[in-house]
Amino acid sequence: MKAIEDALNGNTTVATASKASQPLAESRSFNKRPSDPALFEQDDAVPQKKKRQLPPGWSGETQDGIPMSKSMTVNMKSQVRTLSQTGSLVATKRPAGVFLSQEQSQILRLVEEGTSVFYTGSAGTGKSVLLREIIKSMKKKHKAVDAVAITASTGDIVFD
Ligand SMILES: Nc1ncnc2c1ncn2[C@@H]1O[C@H](COP(=O)(O)OP(=O)(O)OP(=O)(O)O)[C@@H](O)[C@H]1O
Repeated sequence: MKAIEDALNGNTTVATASKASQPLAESRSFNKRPSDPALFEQDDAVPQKKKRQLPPGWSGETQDGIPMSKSMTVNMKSQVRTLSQTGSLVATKRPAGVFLSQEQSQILRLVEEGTSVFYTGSAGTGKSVLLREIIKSMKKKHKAVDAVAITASTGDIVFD
């Protein structure tokens, strides 16, 4: 009963009360922020950021001491210049030319000579490819606009 009266009068000699007042100093450590260096002055346990270590030979520089990315750009540029100068390998958007089969070439020749030709075949035997070559050849020969007319009535060739 005396203990309760003491506690009510503000006398904090009660064991539980003194225990509660203690952790204030200790609990500060839990509220530390990394952005507040003053709080870390006495604290030796602050982890230091490790410097990044690259394996030997990975210095990011070439043997000439040029940064890797720079030297690659230089090499690429000189390579492009060399290739475009020699003309051996120049990037182009044009697809590679078609090599017609013997049969396709024969039909193309007949068309170029002015012969009316009816050619047919199973699916995937090269009719469309041949027709494109015929159109190309006719447009080369007859340069006037609309000199070559392509007509079709059925099948996928209508959309080709
Ligand atoms: N001379 C050729 N050289 C290389 N590829 C060819 C040649 N002729 C045809 N092909 C290829 O064969 C495939 C079929 O050709 P194509 O589409 O011309 O056939 P198709 O007879 O018109 O077929 P479909 O009747 O189904 O329309 C295509 O992938 C085409 O590129």
